[in-house]
Amino acid sequence: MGVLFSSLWNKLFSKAEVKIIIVGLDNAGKTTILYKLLMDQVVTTTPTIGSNVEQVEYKNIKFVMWDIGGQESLRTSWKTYYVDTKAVIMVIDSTDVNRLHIAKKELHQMMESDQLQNASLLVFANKQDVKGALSAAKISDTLSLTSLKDRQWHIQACSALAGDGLFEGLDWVVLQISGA
Ligand SMILES: Nc1nc2c(ncn2[C@@H]2O[C@H](COP(=O)(O)OP(=O)(O)OP(=O)(O)O)[C@@H](O)[C@H]2O)c(=O)[nH]1
Ligand SMILES: [Mg+2]
Repeated sequence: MGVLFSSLWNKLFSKAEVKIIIVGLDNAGKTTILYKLLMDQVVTTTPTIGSNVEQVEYKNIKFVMWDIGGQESLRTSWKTYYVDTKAVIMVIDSTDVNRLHIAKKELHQMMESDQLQNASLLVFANKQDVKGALSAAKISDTLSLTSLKDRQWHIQACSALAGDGLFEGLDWVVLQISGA
């Protein structure tokens, strides 16, 4: 009974950490998004080697966000970050039309991992401020998101540079977490 009560107490009142991983091809805007969410600033970035991790508190939830380097040679290491992940944020450079098929392959491969079976998927269609950027609907089609079975997913158009769409995307993650 005591254990039951304490687990209920924890569920209701403590801020458990919610782990999120941010993945996507190099240059997609992952690091820019992480620091825009954290500090409301556009920071100058260099390509991430390894990862950055930050705690972002939003709507009374303590998110631990892992921003993982997206260069080709680093992608095999993504799986070492999967354990306990509650949500995956896949960032797409909506202007990088020629590499969308690579992003698609990486995404579908990742979603097959046992460790991510219960993770929600938020896709950010980033760089919408750039003229000619593909729409979120077009990116959703190209990535075949509807073919992902038994997966809660959502695509959100955004611009990390302008700050548009980022918290709307995070709101969807919050809904998934609270509904779980
Ligand atoms: N125009 C525009 N540029 C952006 C946006 N988001 C990021 N960028 C730029 O895209 C470039 C790459 O951004 P990063 O955040 O370093 O990309 P990354 O996904 O972390 O890349 P890796 O660490 O190599 O995996 C930088 O020059 C950013 O300023 C955006 O919304 N609009
Ligand atoms: Mg980076």
